Amino acid sequence: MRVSLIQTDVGDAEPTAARRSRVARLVREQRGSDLVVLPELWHVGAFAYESFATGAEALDGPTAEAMAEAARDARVWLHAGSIAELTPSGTVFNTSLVFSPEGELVRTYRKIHRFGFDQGEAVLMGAGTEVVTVPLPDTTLGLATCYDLRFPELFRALVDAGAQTLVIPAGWPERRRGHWTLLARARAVENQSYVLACGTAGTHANVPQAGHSLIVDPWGETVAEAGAGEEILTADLDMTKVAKTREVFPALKDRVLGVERDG
Ligand SMILES: NC(=O)CCC(=O)C(=O)O
Repeated sequence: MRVSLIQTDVGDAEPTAARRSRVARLVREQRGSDLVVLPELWHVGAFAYESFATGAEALDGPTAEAMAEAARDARVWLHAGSIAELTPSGTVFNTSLVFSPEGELVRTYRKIHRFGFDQGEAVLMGAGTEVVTVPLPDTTLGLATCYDLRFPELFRALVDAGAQTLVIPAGWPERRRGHWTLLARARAVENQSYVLACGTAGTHANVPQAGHSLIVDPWGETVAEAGAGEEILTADLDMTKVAKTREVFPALKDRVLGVERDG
């Protein structure tokens, strides 16, 4: 299964409409990949808090529409990263979008753990409540977003729901890059799953982004890692590795806490 992570540059100088067209073109260029992944809030910037309300869009808004067309044109499964989703009630969510190769929006995931403590996303956005997996022909995706990476219990819930490939779009800052790479590999090892961690490049709202998107295999080995700038990370993954890893080293079966057993 060929995957391509588009580590998008998100800078203040580029208007959203221009970035949307540019990213749609990059997605179209990935024809031949099975799955393409974009980062978190790439249309507005994960740290550009004031743009959450002004840039929020409905699920049939211009960003979703452009991504549906790009997925259809490229004939790829597209995890279009997340957008600031404007709901009819006015609440804004940090919502990931997954499109089929026919351009259909097949699944959404509203970020459960909001970042910012007492500011930013934590106060400006609503929290998701649903653990979301997406069955693809070759694997089952488990969806998480950025700060979610710090909460291993979410990933265990995803694995219990059948996830084999954990997809984590992010807008992770450079100053905590060490946590990003460490946690991405940890989530792969402990859940014996592929991890596709797609971050942003560049600087927005005075926050330099980490880049260094990662593809990690179920043994925790880094298959590919991006540098700091805009980059497309492509790898051919052997999806049988998930079952093989879980069989030869059955640690997931040895869980004691939180597992219901007969008798
Ligand atoms: N957008 C985010 O969720 C940022 C998360 C982050 O900076 C961190 O966990 O550290």
